[in-house]
Amino acid sequence: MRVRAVELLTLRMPLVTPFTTSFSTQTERFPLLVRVLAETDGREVDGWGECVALTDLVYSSEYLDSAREVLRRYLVPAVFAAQAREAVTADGFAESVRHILGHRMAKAALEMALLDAELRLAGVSFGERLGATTASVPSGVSVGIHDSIDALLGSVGDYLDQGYVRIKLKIRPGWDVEPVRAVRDRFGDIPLQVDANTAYTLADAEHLRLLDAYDLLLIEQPLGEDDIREHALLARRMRTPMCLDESIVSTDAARDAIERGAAAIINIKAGRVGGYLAAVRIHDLAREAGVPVWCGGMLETGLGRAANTALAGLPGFTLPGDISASARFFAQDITEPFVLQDGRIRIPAGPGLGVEPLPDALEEFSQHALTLEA
Ligand SMILES: O=C(O)CCC(=O)N[C@@H](C(=O)O)c1ccccc1
Repeated sequence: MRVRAVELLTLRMPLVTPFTTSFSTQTERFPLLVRVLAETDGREVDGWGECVALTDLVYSSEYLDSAREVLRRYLVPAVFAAQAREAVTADGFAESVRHILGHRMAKAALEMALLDAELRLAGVSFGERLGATTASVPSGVSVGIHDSIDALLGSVGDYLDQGYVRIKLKIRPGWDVEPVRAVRDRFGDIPLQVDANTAYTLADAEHLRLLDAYDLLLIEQPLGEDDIREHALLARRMRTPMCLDESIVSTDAARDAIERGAAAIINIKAGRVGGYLAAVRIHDLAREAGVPVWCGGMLETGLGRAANTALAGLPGFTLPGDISASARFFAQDITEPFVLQDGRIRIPAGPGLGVEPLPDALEEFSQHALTLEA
């Protein structure tokens, strides 16, 4: 496969409702799309990738502008340089950019686009390539921090009515035990978990132990990204299984967290770990260690959502992921919308991602485009 050009597209998409976590309130999403214009034996194809970096430095050390700049200045030129020597492959991409330190989300987006192009040319689906063993995946939903307990219960009730099979509540100091207790009192023993996005410290251990009374599936990333030792200490003091998100930035980090008892469960996000191929390696390693994994979400468009459903179809993904319907975040997605059917989302079966951007939607939401020629 030869890459003729790469386009970096920044979109601006309004969220249907504000989404508040321990670190921010978002009312719109600015997806960064990577479009690889590739050809082989005279057949041309567009491969699509989505970078999950947020616009601000609140979730990780990458952000929208850093990702776009690293793609423009380093990663795309590295692909052009590499293909002067030998054919470019998604499998070889990570190695070919290893010398460019960090910037996993930027790398993941370009690798995803290369993989999509390859698979479309080969007529192979993402699910098939990654090793999905099912045709649809159970759909969990992430519920933000609300202004009141009543408002939260209204949202949770709506999501349960829509068929979501698992509820994840965002928590932070001052909004944790009370909302969990209220949801349990109102809705009984539904599958329920919490996500703190690093908002606590080990000094909060006694308070966090109060959550053990509510039979949660897991508590996600209560402490800092680098706090592997502290998460292991907290895990020994809580009954609720410890799950890591921000800390798991690579296969090595996953192995380290598991061996040190800091992660009984892992949230896998392809963007955070450097791509879908690295995500599969973490899945394999966790499965080997008997550690359940689930697929996290970063408010992706239908492109990222398609790739996430394929990843969540692997056998070690035994817990419902944050793979909700497009309508959970967007009134209009840039692809055909993903819809909830009996609590599940179907894995697109077509070549590559199996979905592609709708031209009108791209037109409507595009903010900025940059084309790099080989
Ligand atoms: O369903 C989704 O796509 C969102 C899932 C979700 O809550 N993601 C969280 C997270 O920390 O995991 C998040 C990511 C990015 C921005 C805000 C929140």
